[in-house]
Amino acid sequence: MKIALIQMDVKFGDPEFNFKHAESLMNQAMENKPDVMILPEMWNTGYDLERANEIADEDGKRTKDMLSSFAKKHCVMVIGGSILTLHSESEDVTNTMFVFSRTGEELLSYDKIHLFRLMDEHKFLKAGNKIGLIEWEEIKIGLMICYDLRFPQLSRKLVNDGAKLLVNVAQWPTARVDHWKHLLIARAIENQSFVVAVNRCGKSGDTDFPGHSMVIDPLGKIVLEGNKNEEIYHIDINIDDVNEVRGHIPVITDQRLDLY
Ligand SMILES: O=C(O)CCC(=O)C(=O)O
Repeated sequence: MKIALIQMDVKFGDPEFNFKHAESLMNQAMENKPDVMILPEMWNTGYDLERANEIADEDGKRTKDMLSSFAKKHCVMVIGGSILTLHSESEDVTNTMFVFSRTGEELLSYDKIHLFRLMDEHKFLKAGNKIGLIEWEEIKIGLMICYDLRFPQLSRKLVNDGAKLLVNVAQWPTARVDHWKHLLIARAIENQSFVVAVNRCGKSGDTDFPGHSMVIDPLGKIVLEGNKNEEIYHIDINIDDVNEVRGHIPVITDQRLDLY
C-alpha cells in the first residue's frame, strides 16, 4: 500500500489560497503513483474559528467536488484531512474529514468527536457522534483527527472493529511535539497496528507547527519521520505485517472484554 503524506502549510482564513495550494500538492504527490494520499487537519481555513460561519465550506460541497474528481481522475484514494464545514440546514459547523475511493465514491464523512478546548473548538464547533472506520480493498482503516489521538479508547475501539491501519490528521503544535511522537508510537504498539499521521507545518499567529508527520509500524518502530518543512512523504507499507505481529503476541485476542 503506497501512501503519500501531504505535510502542507496552511494559510490562516484563506480558503481560496488553500484550495489551490492543496490541489497543486496533490498533483505533485501523484508523481509517485500512490494508492492513497492524506492531507492534514483543517487545511481549508486553519483555526480561523471566529470567522467559521463565513469561511467554512457549505455542506463540504467545494471540498467534496474537488477531492472526488481528483480521486477518480487519478485512480487514488483520498483521505481528505479535515475541513471546516458549515451544515446549511442546522447551521452547525464541524471539523470534518471526507474520504473518497479510487472511483471518486464518498467512503466517509467523519466529524471530529473530541473537540479541543484549548483552542476553543467547543465554543465554535459541534462534535460528531460517530467514529470513523472504512474498509478499502479489504483493509480496515480507522480515522482520527488530531486531539482524538489522546483517547486510547477510540483507537482500541477502531482496532476491535477490525482496523489494521490507524490514520491521524492534525494541526499539532510544536509546543507539544513530544506528546505527538510518543502518543503515536504508543497507539501503534498497544494496538499492534500501523499508524500514519499527517501534521501541518508552518506558523499561524504565535503558533508554530512542527510538521513531523510520521509512520509507525505495528511493533512501534518509526519508519518515517518528517522534518518541519512543507514536503510530501512517500511510504510503502505491507499491511500483512500486522497479522505477523498480532500472531506473535496476541494482545488483541487476549483482551478481557468481559472485565473492562
Ligand atoms: O492535543 C493536543 O495537544 C493538540 C490537539 C490539537 O491541536 C487539535 O486537536 O487540533
